[in-house]
Amino acid sequence: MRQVACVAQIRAAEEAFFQANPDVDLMQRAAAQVAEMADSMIVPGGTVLVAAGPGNNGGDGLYAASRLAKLGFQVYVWLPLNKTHEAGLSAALQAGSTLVDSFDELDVDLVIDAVFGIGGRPGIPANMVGLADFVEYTGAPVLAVDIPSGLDADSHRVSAPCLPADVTVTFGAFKFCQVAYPAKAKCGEVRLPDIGLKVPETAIGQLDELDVGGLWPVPDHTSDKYSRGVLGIDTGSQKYFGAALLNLSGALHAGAGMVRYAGPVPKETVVSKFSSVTIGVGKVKAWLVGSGWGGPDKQRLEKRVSDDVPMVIDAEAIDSLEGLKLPENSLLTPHAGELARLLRVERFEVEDDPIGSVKNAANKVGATVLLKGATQFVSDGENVIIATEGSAWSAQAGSGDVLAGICGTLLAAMGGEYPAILIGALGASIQAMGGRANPGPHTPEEAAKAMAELIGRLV
Ligand SMILES: NC(=O)C1=CN([C@@H]2O[C@H](COP(=O)(O)OP(=O)(O)OC[C@H]3O[C@@H](n4cnc5c(N)ncnc54)[C@H](OP(=O)(O)O)[C@@H]3O)[C@@H](O)[C@H]2O)[C@@H](O)CC1
Ligand SMILES: [K+]
Repeated sequence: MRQVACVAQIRAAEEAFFQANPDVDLMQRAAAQVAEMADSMIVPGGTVLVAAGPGNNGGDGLYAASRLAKLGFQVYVWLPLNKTHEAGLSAALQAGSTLVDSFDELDVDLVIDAVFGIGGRPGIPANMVGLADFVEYTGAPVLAVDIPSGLDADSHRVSAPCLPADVTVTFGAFKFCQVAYPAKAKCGEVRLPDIGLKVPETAIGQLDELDVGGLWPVPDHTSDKYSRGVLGIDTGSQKYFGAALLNLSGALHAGAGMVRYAGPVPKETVVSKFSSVTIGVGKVKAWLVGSGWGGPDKQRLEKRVSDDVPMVIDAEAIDSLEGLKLPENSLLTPHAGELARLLRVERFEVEDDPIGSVKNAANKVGATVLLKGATQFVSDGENVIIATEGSAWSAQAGSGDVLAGICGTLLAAMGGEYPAILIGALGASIQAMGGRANPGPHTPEEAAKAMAELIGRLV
């Protein structure tokens, strides 16, 4: 799991590191990693422009400039503010870098953005907007030191101009701006080399592809349809057949041992699409409810709650929760609008504070909450796991129904053993990875099939 830390946690870790290692120059370690990455991005002897700010982020960039100049690169240093990191600047100049007061005439192979790091306030000075224009015009790649200047490390918002990067080399732990959209889109590929800075475990993590492969439930020779997990699905309505069929598609392509369909979609319709589905109620390890109900229905929900097995609560079932105690290890799968209704706030408030919102909702309902969207957050009220990044192609009607089906299968297979926070993050991540492995416009059913193939290759 990737650790995500806020600025205060990084600063505390840095402080602890300096106490324990008074003789280690962390900035030199950071600079060495930046220089190594720059070296891998351009041809030998190429031209690098280092934009350096007044603080330690500037220091990292200037010491990297010094290393690159020693390696034979043509290095130019530009200082957008009239303050600088003095020791770093003299090292860069001594090593043969050239100080410039404008970059317009330069033929640059790489720009290193070492203007603001975790000490940055949102936004960049006006002359740096000129650098952003220069980069866009020349197509020169940008390597950001720690975070792209102009972003707020602790926020997913892009509230002011910034300098977007192609690659970001960050230190200690991933920052929130690097894992959640829209800020994430400004960071490019994010690398976290080890400079020895250890950040204690934080309450926010992100699943990576290795975690997904390691966690996915794989059958063995002792498995049968019951041990792999029986999922009950009570979704869909006379008006909304499709949602139930999409749930089934997600559940079956995620590897359900057995699915019982207990909703109002006619048997012929279900079986003509998915002939392995058993129609009617029976013993289940988990329930999936809510998708395509067409409106809240407390009675329908209560009936399934009474089985006391973990549940995936989707769509209109989320609007039917008032006064109900959900079974242990249940998972809600709202989008921002549904979460806003649950919390009785406006949608933009959820979008502004997704972490606070999923946590509040989880505490309010007493269940785990998976907030769907471009970045997917899962919380048990205390911890937050961010799902692996997906493909924008999957932002379409029906994806959420497929996801609910995937989560249902996982809850039936693993709900007795693993917490719903991990199960929700695993479901959202596998769907995302399936989308990335098969980019382009696909129907949600086709995407579910491609995901099944990916699972086979992954485990
Ligand atoms: N911690 C670690 O693990 C390690 C940390 N390391 C590095 O240190 C970096 C943090 O350094 P840092 O604390 O000196 O802050 P930094 O980002 O350089 O900026 C502060 C300066 O910028 C200015 N300023 C800010 N925003 C502005 C704006 N919008 N417009 C104009 N000015 C603005 C601000 O001005 P002031 O607030 O004083 O007015 C101040 O002068 C970190 O990101 C990493 O690269 C590595 O060396 C090793 C491992
Ligand atoms: K930077």
